[in-house]
Amino acid sequence: MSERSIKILELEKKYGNQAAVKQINFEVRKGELFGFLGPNGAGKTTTIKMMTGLLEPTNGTIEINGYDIWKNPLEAKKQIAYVPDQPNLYPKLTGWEYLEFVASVFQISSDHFKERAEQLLSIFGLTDRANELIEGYSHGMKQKIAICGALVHDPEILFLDEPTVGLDPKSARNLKNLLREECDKGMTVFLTTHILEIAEQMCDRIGIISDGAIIALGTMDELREKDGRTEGSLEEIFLELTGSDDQEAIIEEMAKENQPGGPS
Ligand SMILES: Nc1ncnc2c1ncn2[C@@H]1O[C@H](COP(=O)(O)OP(=O)(O)OP(=O)(O)O)[C@@H](O)[C@H]1O
Repeated sequence: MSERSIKILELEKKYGNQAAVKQINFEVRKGELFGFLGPNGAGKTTTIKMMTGLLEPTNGTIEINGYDIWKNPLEAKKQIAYVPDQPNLYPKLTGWEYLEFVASVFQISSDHFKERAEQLLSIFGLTDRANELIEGYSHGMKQKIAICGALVHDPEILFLDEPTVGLDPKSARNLKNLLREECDKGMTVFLTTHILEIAEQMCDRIGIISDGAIIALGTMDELREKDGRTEGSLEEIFLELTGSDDQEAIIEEMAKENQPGGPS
């Protein structure tokens, strides 16, 4: 079995009496692109925040490359980068200055920084905007510069919360290709998404959380097997496992809206 990057053991988070995450267990291997899915309020953000050291678990442990994120936070945090769904950036820095700032925190050599920063800015179409203040960036541009900042120091493990929200189709495709390449070179990626097609196309393994508990974990083939199928899309499996009749109704409504003559 290949090297382990992340190990989650009996992880639990309670808000007051309410358990948002209920004693979950799973592992992510080095170089794996792992997708974490679940309905609204299932516990995805709570889990990712505990994994990145931003939210203290009520119980359980999280090991990042063998370091406990709560007992050995400095070593563990050197291994990771995290892009939340609403990135917190420095509005008075330019995009380039922000990347320089990240590189200085992680003590990246200036030659390596320049090459990597230029490459990332070009992938996301930000080269011509790199000298403008971040406060003037659109939502999607902010998302993209945050992703560039996460990748500029080549983390061992990258956490992304809803990374494609706000990205145009070309940027989303470039991100998908880039993450696949980085994983093939050994980076581990843990991402949450509501876009099931993205998870299906990109991820090596998928974990589905519902009401705080992991209800499915595996490759697409393993998820189909669990659901008693030989074929079928992740959307079908997800809706069946999570019992999300509401989502089926939403999809039907959206399909109607996109038909000629449908509601505008
Ligand atoms: N600070 C908080 N205080 C109390 N309850 C919280 C808090 N943060 C989250 N919760 C609750 O914990 C549960 C899990 O929330 P979480 O944000 O982790 O879900 P999620 O899967 O990321 O949802 P979404 O897909 O809607 O972003 C929800 O019931 C939510 O209301």
